[in-house]
Amino acid sequence: MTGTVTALDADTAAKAPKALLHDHLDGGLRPATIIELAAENGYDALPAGDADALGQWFRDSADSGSLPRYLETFDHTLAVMQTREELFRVASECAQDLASDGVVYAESRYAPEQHLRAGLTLEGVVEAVNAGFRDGEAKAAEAGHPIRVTALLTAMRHAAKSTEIAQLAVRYRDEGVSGFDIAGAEAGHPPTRHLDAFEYLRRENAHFTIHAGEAFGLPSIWEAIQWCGADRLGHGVRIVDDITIDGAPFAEWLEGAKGNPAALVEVELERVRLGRLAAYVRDTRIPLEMCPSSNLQTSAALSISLHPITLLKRLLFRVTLNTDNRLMSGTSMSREAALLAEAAGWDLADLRWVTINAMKSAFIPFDERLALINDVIKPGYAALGHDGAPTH
Ligand SMILES: O=c1[nH]cnc2c1ncn2[C@@H]1O[C@H](CO)[C@@H](O)[C@H]1O
Ligand SMILES: [Zn+2]
Repeated sequence: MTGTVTALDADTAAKAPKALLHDHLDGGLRPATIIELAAENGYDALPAGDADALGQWFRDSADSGSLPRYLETFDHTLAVMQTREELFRVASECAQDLASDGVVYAESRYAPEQHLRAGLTLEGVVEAVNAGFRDGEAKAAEAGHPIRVTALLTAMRHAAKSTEIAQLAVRYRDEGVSGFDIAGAEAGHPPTRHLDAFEYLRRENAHFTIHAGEAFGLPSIWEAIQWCGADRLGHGVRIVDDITIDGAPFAEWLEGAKGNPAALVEVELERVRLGRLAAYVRDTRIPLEMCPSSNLQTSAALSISLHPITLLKRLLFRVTLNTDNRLMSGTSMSREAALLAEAAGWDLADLRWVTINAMKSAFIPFDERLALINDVIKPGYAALGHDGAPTH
């Protein structure tokens, strides 16, 4: 490694420009907004009546250890995201909250099919959210924190609407929608069930990511890449199931190293071997949308210090850092970065690297990605004292 090592404290992490590829719109509401919107629309099933207690309830309930139980908490956010006004406000606040945390580019995802209960059409949902993002961008720029936000349209993997949602994503591709995704409970819902949608998108030269390798392992990642043709992997953390250290499967090796929080920072890379799928993912630079705090809550990882992201970063997979659900994890981009700095030795150069990785992997056109890298991200890190020398 060469280049300057600059510490990554919470303040530096907040000031540094960041790019976010994996953030759920319905997982990032302000607790106070949920309470206000629920009071207005008559939703009376909220588990707490004041903002602090409600925020705590989301974090505690999402700490369930299982993805299906984690996902149950979304009932309460979806309940207040059903009208044009509600979606507009939530999207606008999302853009503003990300911007004030120093995010300069974000792809925010949500499933339009989950927002039809008050009579909106799929198109009406997309247009309300887009209008909200434009409003949030304008307010963020006024506040001195410019941000660009695009939408990813998600189809729920247990449902049968994926082709319709893929068509919707193509229809709005020049109006604020940059791609498509599938989400929801992973076990029992392989991505190949949605092959029609993915084939349609490929024929349309459209972009998509797939939640894979979070609650289910290698078969899910393999299908997402080799059958469905995903451009990126949502999470993909279980790719370590195809990695051995000293000949032992990663998880087994980690068991043995549990006592040592620096195990992944210290392990010599010559002792690490990639299987065929892991090598394919690294060789072809498939971006991994990694979300450390979320993975702890669903038991996809043991701790921040032993989260596979640090090993995958050292192995130069195309790692990106993300929030997943800011409300359920009580987190932000700068918090995720600061946690990794504290627990796994990340520095400013690491944050710069994952930020540029994310920007290279974004679904907006190449020239627009390049402009953000050269005009916003690199100067932002230079201003924080990073000399721009490659560290990897
Ligand atoms: O980490 C995750 N894994 C899989 N599905 C998720 C995750 N986070 C949120 N959602 C699901 O995506 C929907 C659309 O945003 C959410 O309603 C939730 O059900
Ligand atoms: Zn997700």
